[in-house]
Amino acid sequence: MTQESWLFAWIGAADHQAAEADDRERPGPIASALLAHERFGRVVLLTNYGFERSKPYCDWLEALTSYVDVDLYEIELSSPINYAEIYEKVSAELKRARLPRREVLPTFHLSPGTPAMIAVWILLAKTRFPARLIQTSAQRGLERVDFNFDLASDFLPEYLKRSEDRIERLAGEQLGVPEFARIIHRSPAMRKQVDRARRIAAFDLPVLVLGETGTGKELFAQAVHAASKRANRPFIPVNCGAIPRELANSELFGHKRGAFTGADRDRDGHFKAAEGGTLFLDEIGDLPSDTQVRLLRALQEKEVTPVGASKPMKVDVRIIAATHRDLQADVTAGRFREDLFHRLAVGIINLPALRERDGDVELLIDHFLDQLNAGAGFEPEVQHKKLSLEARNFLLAHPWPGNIRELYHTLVRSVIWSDGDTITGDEVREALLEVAPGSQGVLDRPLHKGFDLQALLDEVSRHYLERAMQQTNHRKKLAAELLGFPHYQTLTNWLRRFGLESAEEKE
Ligand SMILES: Nc1ncnc2c1ncn2[C@@H]1O[C@H](COP(=O)(O)OP(=O)(O)OP(=O)(O)O)[C@@H](O)[C@H]1O
Repeated sequence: MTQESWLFAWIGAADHQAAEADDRERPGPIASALLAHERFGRVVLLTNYGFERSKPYCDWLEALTSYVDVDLYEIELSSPINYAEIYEKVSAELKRARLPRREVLPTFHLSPGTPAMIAVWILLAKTRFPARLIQTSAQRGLERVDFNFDLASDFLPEYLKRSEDRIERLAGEQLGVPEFARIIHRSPAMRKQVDRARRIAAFDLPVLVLGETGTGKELFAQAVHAASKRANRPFIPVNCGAIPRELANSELFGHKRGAFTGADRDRDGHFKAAEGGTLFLDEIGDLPSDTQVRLLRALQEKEVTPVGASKPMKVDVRIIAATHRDLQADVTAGRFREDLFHRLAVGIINLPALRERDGDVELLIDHFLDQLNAGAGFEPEVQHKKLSLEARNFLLAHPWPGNIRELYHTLVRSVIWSDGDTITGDEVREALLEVAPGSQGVLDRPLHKGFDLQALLDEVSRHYLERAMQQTNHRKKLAAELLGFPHYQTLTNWLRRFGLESAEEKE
């Protein structure tokens, strides 16, 4: 992506004098910058409102605006050396210009203006509004001002983190539920959901957690459980999407010996294992319809019947369900029972995607980096890694389709693969590209620690199984032919293995 460069500068006394002298050989700082670098997409000039303007100065300004597109912001300063006021007003203008943003590289011009104005540019460029700094002089023309002082990545996150930890701790202590402190957040959108979860935790009712993959649904479920009166009893997480459909009833409710081929002894299901505690049913939308009926019964009657048993047994289990799917759409399409949906959706927690959480990415980056540094033990090469400003900005600008999980794993890979103690922008970019879907063919994925051949083969199988089923409108005989299987029973086995069976299948 190409970045557009925007110039920001105060109009100072030197520009004023240069305008009055009208000497083309000796242009003022702003004109020098514009002459040396003509590709500024936008020029924003700040002028002190109280500044008295002479006629040549007004002419100069007019000539300048016809030469480049200039936005002139008149700023009311009680004094041109009032640091606090300059800081506040310039920050407001930069915000008004909607900075920082990915496609814009701001350039702050240090030469014009008072020392207070210059100091404020430097502070802002190194903290809230990352920017390039330049200066101009008659002798040396335009120069970039570069020095190794990375306030934003070296000091601020640490400071912010400390205060954030404190707030989290206080909030946790206040309500007696420190479990929620594990949910790192700062955005109002998340605060709302955490507040909801805290309230719901106190009531012994079912909860439905909605959110894209990797948004923290399980983390919320754990926190609700830990803050509930069931905290000392088991928390059993079950991924419904990973259970073969024909085994779903037995997995959840248990079975009796001889109930089906292969059932050579009695087996307790997850309900029994969660007795007195919480059963977390992840990907609830994947449960087959007959299991949905049994689950509804369990919620209504507080009893379950193991497969092959003649009598139901009482259970005392709180259900927290979760899904990344649009469950209401599944209800409308008849894939999910409406009565079960309403039973589960007593307390709904709706987790926003990471890209919708203002300020959270920054906080999570620091949290995970601290965690990784602390876990690095005494291996010097993996100790105390930090991010360069470029790397940090890249992470901040990424949309994170895989949410917190993707951010975490990108950081893990960056820490492992970075050479020095500062992770560069390129290293982060590479760490992200390694998993970006479709970015690499199956034959040229990098081989490294954590590479999983079986997972890659499964990915390929799943992909072609799904395509064949779609292409044949779920007609198994045709799909099996397309895939080169001798008959459709083979396809059935494959679909079962990958949990891809659906109600739409036809012979
Ligand atoms: N706000 C957060 N603060 C700290 N860690 C988080 C946060 N949200 C998620 N995580 C971590 O990110 C990872 C993914 O979270 P989790 O498994 O809860 O997501 P999920 O929504 O249940 O994912 P899926 O839909 O894929 O099952 C976990 O390691 C979790 O601890």
